[in-house]
Amino acid sequence: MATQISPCCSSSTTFSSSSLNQEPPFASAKLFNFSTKSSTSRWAFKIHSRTDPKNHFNLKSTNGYPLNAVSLQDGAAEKPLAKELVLPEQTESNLSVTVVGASGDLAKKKIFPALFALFYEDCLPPNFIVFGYARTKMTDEELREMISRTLTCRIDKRENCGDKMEEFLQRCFYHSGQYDSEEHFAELDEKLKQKEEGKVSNRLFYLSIPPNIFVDVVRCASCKASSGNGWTRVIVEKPFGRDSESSGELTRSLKQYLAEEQIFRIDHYLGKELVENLSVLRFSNLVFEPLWSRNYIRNVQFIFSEDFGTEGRGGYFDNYGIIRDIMQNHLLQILALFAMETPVSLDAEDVRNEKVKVLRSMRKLRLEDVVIGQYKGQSKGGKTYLGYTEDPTVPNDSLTPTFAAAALFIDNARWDGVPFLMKAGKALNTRRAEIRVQFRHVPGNLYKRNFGMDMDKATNELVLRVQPDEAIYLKINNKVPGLGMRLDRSDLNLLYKTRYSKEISDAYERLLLDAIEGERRLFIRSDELDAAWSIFTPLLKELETKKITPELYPYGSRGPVGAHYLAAEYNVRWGDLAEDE
Ligand SMILES: NC(=O)C1=CN([C@@H]2O[C@H](COP(=O)(O)OP(=O)(O)OC[C@H]3O[C@@H](n4cnc5c(N)ncnc54)[C@H](OP(=O)(O)O)[C@@H]3O)[C@@H](O)[C@H]2O)C=CC1
Ligand SMILES: O=C1O[C@H](COP(=O)(O)O)[C@@H](O)[C@H](O)[C@H]1O
Repeated sequence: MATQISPCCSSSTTFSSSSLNQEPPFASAKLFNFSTKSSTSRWAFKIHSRTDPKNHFNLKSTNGYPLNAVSLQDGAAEKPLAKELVLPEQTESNLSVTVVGASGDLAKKKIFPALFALFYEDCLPPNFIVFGYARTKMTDEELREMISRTLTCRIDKRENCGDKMEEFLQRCFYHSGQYDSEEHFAELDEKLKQKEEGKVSNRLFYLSIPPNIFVDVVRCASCKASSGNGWTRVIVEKPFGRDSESSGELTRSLKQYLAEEQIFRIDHYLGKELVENLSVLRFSNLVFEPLWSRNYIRNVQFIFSEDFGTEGRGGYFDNYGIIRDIMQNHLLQILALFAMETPVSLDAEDVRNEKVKVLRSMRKLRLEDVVIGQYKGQSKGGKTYLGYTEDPTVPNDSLTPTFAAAALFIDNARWDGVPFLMKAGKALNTRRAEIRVQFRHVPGNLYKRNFGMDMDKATNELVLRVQPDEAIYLKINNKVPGLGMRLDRSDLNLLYKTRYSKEISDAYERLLLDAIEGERRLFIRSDELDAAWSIFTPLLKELETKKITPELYPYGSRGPVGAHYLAAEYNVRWGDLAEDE
């Protein structure tokens, strides 16, 4: 279907009219041979050489393909490119990352530090620059000063870190402008061109801004600042709308200016090490995959908790609530990866096809499948913790949930009848994110008298602790050494910090590198997004129209008791609340 082009672009646009008539402005980069995954790989192939120690630029695609692999979608067979095919000018390309909203919290906390970490690890090409863009007036020097306060050296990577930091900062520049001003983006384009010095320019825009200005920025950037001869990609931060309708509208608006393949919808949980490992665990260990179904798994739990409230982000949060903030995206994405069928390959489209199938097989949530809560103030150890509605940026009568628990079902042959429970909350007693898989009872267990009446205590449980202290452990029943026959529960435990000395990369590093490489597997496709919203939208609408009051829970507690009753309805106990958790 032909994409409608917005009339926004004036004739001074950098694109040829033929491309404008057929494709969104950013998509015109496709006319050139540098916009695809294979071209990036080609470029990487030239620079990355195992034999030449000087050529240590080291792009690593997260799909596990060799760097010189070519996607089948690009019409070429999946085989290493012959070195002779590398054109000299391709190694002369320039990469710019423009962080839109550079003065903001996410940019300072995550994006600039992740870019520095990639730079430190030599994962970025030689001609690499960063541009900050925001309304705040700043000079290049002031931006560098701001960024330098947030950069850190890894514990295991301190060598030359100071020099590297300085080198990185010298590659950072700033342009102040309005988000809806084509003129200001044209100025940015001029500055980018100066730095690019006529080389092939590959441009990545990171939208680290509130969602109400996403479309303005994409319009202005696409019309005035996209690459004329390389690729242009845009990373879009959540929230992607607040229900099916608004998400669909956002997608349609973005697609006026961008082709789907240029949009990288980020869910940073997909970049977390343990989430990335989920597929490895399943598909490369014979012991797990045969158990991965209703035949052996009794229930699966996805748990997110934070031990702090909405401090500072109440304004944003109140419009969304915990279901939209955590469940509909982070936890649901993990669920889809957990439950999908084996993809044909690790290619982004194959993986995302399987995720969409799972999401489309899920039952829409109803009010009775959910418990919601909201934290109230609490005094503890001489300290007072404010309740959610006491936050000055939150309305006093807000009914927005800061906690939710839900029971979800996948109506397919593999998972029929298995409850997938989710629990997410702010201002709880602990900070953690984990996946818990509770297995069925052993039929006719020979040792059942050793467990007393409570057979649930004897079931195996596999835990993937996403954070903190990344770990994978399996609870098993074991004989206590001695002459008698006493059993206890023990863990087969893979604790990352004792097994691996390398510090774990931040999720944003992995995802930025993938976007630079054009690897889309860890980004959300628009049909995945539609399917995800359709599970949650009816429930969200009902909660709001019926003005359902959340159950209050004290700041720092384990959350509302309603969550236990919900789990009990499905014969489930929350694994994180068990005595031996
Ligand atoms: N912060 C976080 O931890 C996370 C954030 N996100 C998402 O990332 C994006 C950025 O988040 P964050 O950095 O916290 O956002 P901020 O509120 O810090 O906004 C980023 C920048 O956008 C500009 N801005 C803020 N409000 C407005 C407004 N109403 N109109 C126009 N410009 C505005 C400001 O820059 P200036 O005034 O200089 O133009 C600000 O520095 C959001 O979409 C958020 O949902 C996602 C996950 C986590
Ligand atoms: O997307 C979000 O995630 C953070 C939690 O991320 P983490 O990597 O620190 O676990 C959450 O605090 C925030 O509300 C939400 O928008």
